[in-house]
Amino acid sequence: MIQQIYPQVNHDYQYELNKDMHLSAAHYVPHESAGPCRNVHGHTYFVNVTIAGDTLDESGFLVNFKTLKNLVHGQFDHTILNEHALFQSGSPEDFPTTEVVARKISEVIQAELDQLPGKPVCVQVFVRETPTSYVVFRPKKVKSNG
Ligand SMILES: Nc1nc2c(c(=O)[nH]1)N=C([C@H](O)[C@H](O)COP(=O)(O)OP(=O)(O)OP(=O)(O)O)CN2
Ligand SMILES: [Zn+2]
Repeated sequence: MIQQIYPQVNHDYQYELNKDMHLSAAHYVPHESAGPCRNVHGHTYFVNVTIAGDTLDESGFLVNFKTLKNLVHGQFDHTILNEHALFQSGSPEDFPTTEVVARKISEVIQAELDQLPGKPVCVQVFVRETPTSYVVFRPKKVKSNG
């Protein structure tokens, strides 16, 4: 069981859910400035995603916890992150650093949430790469046209 205190995120939604996951994956950072991280190596990543919204679905869910696990653990566990299309553009914005992994997870989840009638939002993704290193990604709020 994963037990950790995560940073809080401010929002005005009534419901907030959090899902913890862990996954084993290999990666490398494809730039000479990354030092030893240029070499393929592995981590057990600990991920926490925070979803918020005001409207529950017919099951009483904001979003099914299992949907979140499938999107993250199901896609990345026991893989080489660099081999995913998400991380292959060659731009530093798409290198599989902790920062980018957190942002990509947020984007993948939000794309799924956008299909749900209640339109929940992913407000925070926490990714711990090592016992001493983690990143928190919070998407900027999308401005509405109304
Ligand atoms: N801003 C970032 N810096 C580093 C990243 C990253 O993704 N974003 N990644 C790495 C390496 O991939 C490495 O896996 C993690 O580095 P580090 O925290 O230095 O790992 P250590 O276990 O050696 O940490 P210590 O606290 O020194 O034991 C590097 N930097
Ligand atoms: Zn690493």
